[in-house]
Amino acid sequence: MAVITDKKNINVTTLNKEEKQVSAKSVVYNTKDLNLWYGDDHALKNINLSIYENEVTAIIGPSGCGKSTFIKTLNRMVELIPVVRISGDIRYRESSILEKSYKVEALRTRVGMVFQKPNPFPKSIYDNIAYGPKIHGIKDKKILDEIVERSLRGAAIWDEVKDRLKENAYGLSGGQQQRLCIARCLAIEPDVILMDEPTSALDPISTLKVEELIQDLKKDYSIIIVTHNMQQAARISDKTAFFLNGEVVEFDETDKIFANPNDKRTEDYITGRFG
Ligand SMILES: Nc1ncnc2c1ncn2[C@@H]1O[C@H](COP(=O)(O)OP(=O)(O)OP(=O)(O)O)[C@@H](O)[C@H]1O
Repeated sequence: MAVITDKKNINVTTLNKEEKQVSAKSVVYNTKDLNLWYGDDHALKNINLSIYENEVTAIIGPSGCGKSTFIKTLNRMVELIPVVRISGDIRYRESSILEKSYKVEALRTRVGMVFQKPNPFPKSIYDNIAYGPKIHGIKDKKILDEIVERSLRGAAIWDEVKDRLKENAYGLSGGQQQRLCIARCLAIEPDVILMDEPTSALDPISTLKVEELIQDLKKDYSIIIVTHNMQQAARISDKTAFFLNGEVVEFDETDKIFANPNDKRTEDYITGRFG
């Protein structure tokens, strides 16, 4: 970075190319003093995190530290649990999504979610993908065909299923079903994709395919992934947040977290000393 003086004799800062790329990234989500309780159980404690556009953000930490709870607050799914109480603020693209007036349906069309276990509908491969767009009022068969093909291509599964679109999705392998679920997510053209341990039920080859897909998807989407797999976080994410007992211990560039963490607890976790 260089500091130069402009015509009015005011110091202005010029950014080098790499800094410009960083500064140009928009914040998609910003949480401020986010707290969540399940009854008396304080599951999230003062979470202050920013999630950036076109990045993969990994959430890591030992079992029960609040990873899934955190990502389920981002689409307000966690509220479906009656005992949940939340305080603080979550901003999604400038809107405070915890406000009563915020339309959660609108959020769900912008934020897709992929779960640990692939959960296709008991329908044909085609109908799995067309389902969301149809609910949003698209009836034209030609447009639906286009969406189905584009989404399946986007999830790198088109070539494997293009000749069996009418077959039941349950006939696909686990890894194919997971990519189908990612395609189903893409069909609604989301802005953000939340992934809760999306490869933990998959074999190593399917895991690799999904990891490659995630890397590819970040060109167009912002991805937040919960993972127990440290190598996976190191391989595919740009930023990593380390959660412990409902708190964020450290949040930084993934390279920094894995090579030179600031906090001893992060180091102990990533080197396998606990968790
Ligand atoms: N539906 C629920 N009702 C009550 N408590 C819950 C519920 N879901 C989670 N919790 C509690 O909240 C805390 C955080 O759980 P959460 O599932 O978010 O952790 P996690 O880090 O995702 O764990 P894991 O890695 O095992 O999936 C835990 O103490 C858990 O028992």
